[in-house]
Amino acid sequence: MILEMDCGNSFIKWRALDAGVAVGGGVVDSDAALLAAVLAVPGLNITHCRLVSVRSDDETSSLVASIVTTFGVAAQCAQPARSAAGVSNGYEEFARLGLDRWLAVVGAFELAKSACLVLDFGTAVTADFVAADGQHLGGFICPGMPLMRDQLRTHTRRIRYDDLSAEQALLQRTPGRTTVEAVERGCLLMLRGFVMTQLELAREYWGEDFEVFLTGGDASLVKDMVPEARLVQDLVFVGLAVVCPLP
Ligand SMILES: Nc1ncnc2c1ncn2[C@@H]1O[C@H](COP(=O)(O)OP(=O)(O)OP(=O)(O)O)[C@@H](O)[C@H]1O
Ligand SMILES: CC(C)(CO)[C@@H](O)C(=O)NCCC(=O)O
Ligand SMILES: [K+]
Repeated sequence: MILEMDCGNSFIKWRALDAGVAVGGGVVDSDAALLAAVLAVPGLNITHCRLVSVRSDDETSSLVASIVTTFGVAAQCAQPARSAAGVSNGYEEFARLGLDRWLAVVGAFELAKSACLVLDFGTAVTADFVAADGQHLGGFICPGMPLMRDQLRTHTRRIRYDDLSAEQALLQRTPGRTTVEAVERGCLLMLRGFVMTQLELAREYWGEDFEVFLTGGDASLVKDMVPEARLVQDLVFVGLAVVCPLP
């Protein structure tokens, strides 16, 4: 059984695979919750563990230590690389490219073998461009929905609302007639405007000859804009398997 983890800034996404079949998985918000969730997998028998983290080195080491103690296996961490599986990292300093972005790009190119635009809608929203020859051209980073709404709530006195009304406000896109509608729909339009701009840039580069990959918790908010896009929620895990193959 393989334990895989994607440690993002807000959540840890994890899954357990037995002979390639998912036997457990989920989203948790702390190391303790992760260990508890994994321990609850029926017939748990972890033989290998691999992970990617965009957290600090201290946080990542601490999680790796808990895994060794709890499950008695070493955890292999994805490392920065100048190139992997036919993809060349486009950053001036390759180690500065977020490892989740790197793995998503490697995963997308593995699946597409063509030019691709990779869009990730997590805590941050990221766009990455890979040419048909595997050259990563770089990308863009901006705040995701959680950060946009939290900034507005934090830096204004009169914007306050609960999660349930936020969810309901997003069911329509007409101009908001309440604060929650105005803010949620405004942030949604920022997100969708970002997607439109990335698509325009990709078309400038490649015409219609590219694939779009969507991933991350909020990908469903833009999916209708790119019906031909591939929604691959485990894209980072696809890349993780490529760069950390089993021994
Ligand atoms: N308390 C929760 N329990 C389970 N799932 C949650 C919880 N809160 C949010 N989620 C879901 O977890 C997923 C988080 O994925 P997301 O890609 O946004 O990760 P993140 O860690 O916030 O961001 P990133 O990896 O970009 O830093 C989303 O699908 C979200 O809806
Ligand atoms: C942009 C995030 C936060 C997205 O999860 C992550 O990829 C990251 O911390 N990146 C480092 C900065 C960079 O990619 O240039
Ligand atoms: K992510």
